[in-house]
Amino acid sequence: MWLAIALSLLVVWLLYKYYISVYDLWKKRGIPYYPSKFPFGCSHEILTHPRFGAYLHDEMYKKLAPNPMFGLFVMRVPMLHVRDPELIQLILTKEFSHFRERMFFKSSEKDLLSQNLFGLGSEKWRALRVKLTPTFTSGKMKAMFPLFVNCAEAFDSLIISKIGSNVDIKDLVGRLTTDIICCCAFGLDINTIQEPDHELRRIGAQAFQMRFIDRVKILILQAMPKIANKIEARLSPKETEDYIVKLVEDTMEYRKKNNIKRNDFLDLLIQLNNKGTIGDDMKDEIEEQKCQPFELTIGLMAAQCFVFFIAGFETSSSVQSFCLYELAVNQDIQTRVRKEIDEIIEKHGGLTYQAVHEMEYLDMVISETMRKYPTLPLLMRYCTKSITTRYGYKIEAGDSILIPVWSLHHDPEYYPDPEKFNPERFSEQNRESIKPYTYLPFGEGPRMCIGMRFGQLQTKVGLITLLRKSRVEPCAATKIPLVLGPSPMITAPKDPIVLKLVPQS
Ligand code: HEM
Repeated sequence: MWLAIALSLLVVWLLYKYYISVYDLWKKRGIPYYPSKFPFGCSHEILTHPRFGAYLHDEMYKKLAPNPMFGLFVMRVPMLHVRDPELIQLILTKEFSHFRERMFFKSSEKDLLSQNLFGLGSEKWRALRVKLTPTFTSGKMKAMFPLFVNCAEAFDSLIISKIGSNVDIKDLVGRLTTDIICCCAFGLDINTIQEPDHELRRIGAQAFQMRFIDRVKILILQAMPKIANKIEARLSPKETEDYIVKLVEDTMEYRKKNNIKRNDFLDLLIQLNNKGTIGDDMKDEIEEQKCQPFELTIGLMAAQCFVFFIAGFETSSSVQSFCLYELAVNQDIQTRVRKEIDEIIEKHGGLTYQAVHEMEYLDMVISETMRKYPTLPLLMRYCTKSITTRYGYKIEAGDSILIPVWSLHHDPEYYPDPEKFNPERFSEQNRESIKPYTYLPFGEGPRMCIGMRFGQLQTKVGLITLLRKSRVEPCAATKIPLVLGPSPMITAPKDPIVLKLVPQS
């Protein structure tokens, strides 16, 4: 028996030694690093998430300043935290060909919805990105604008019915956002303004809620991608996948049968699907990236629809909610923005595309909201071709990179008095002095947000509609100061933001 115990202990000790054997990697490579402890690496917080995830990275950002980059471990997975704006520019833009991928782990191909533009590896990503980009040109946005206005008119009556009450502001603006994205991207009139319990709203709300089990899954995917593929770890529930695939199939079938053309995102996907393969007309790109043309299956189409819905819904409604919170606690800014909205709408005789573009102060207020509350607090990239930086540090193929957007946006060196909500930072004059690559609410470079114009427009339309009808004020249920929730992926409040809608005189 003693022998069995001794052997077991030896095995445990060997496993432990194997586990921690990687922790001297950064020292060996001569890169400054944040110390690691068994078994979590940089901190137990990457699994337990007791607070907003970006705070941990912000602590490391401050502790390891002024190093342009440093290494850390998430469990056993090495990562490089890059804080120098010039290095960030190199990664996101200048030397993008070394950093085409975002994910350091690959989810199972059987997890259909994870095969979307956000998560795809470089080969399929490039061909799809080129093909889908035309959906979001300013011409397309202008053509879609009447659809935005139709949804906003329905939203108007909802706001009027809520005046005098305390409302969960994200729930409120999320209904308009869901309707706009479903209508403009997929031609679906789901009307969540009147039917708030639509299945798509539940899916949208669930997509960014990370349960403990989801965090464990992601850690397994990170640490043991081969095993994860074998056990087919999935990031989205099978029921959601079935629902979205059926929705896309049914909508395509309906359009075919009734010969409907809407010139929207789904039409573009249908055209690509009819052609069969993607990328066979992109000779240069295909050669440069050595990628093969591929078939656009229903699963791949559903995955793109899913990411457009999720990315469009969550981001815009969260920017609007944070913005309305700041306007509620900064009434002078709210008065000024409303004055601009009223004057410009009067000048144009209604809510037009041109009118929205003339609202400069509204744009400054939204830019400041996205500085203080960037939807993605960290950007990720994955190095596929080694490169030596001007500091002499080598970034090697296989290195995962974290870009600390939250910390850059809250760094007093770039934004003095960073906790102050100050839209003047984004006035025409001041905007020019913002250091490049320290303001990244939509990311940067070829892999930046594809839906930026759409997101900005729906955020503006939502805010304009609400602020024209009502003033937002803090109420007894408003948590001041606002506390951020523990999500590691997105910036979200811990508790719902509750504000009072009062009549606009
Ligand atoms: C205010 C609204 C929005 C914000 C703040 C936002 C933010 C972001 C950010 C930070 C990224 C990562 C960029 C990078 O890694 O460099 C991203 C990527 C992406 N976003 Fe958005 N987004 C918004 C709206 C939208 C909308 C409306 C859509 C779709 C209709 C969308 C679709 C996507 C997609 C597909 C990607 C992945 C792009 C790629 O890898 O090629 N986003 N977004």
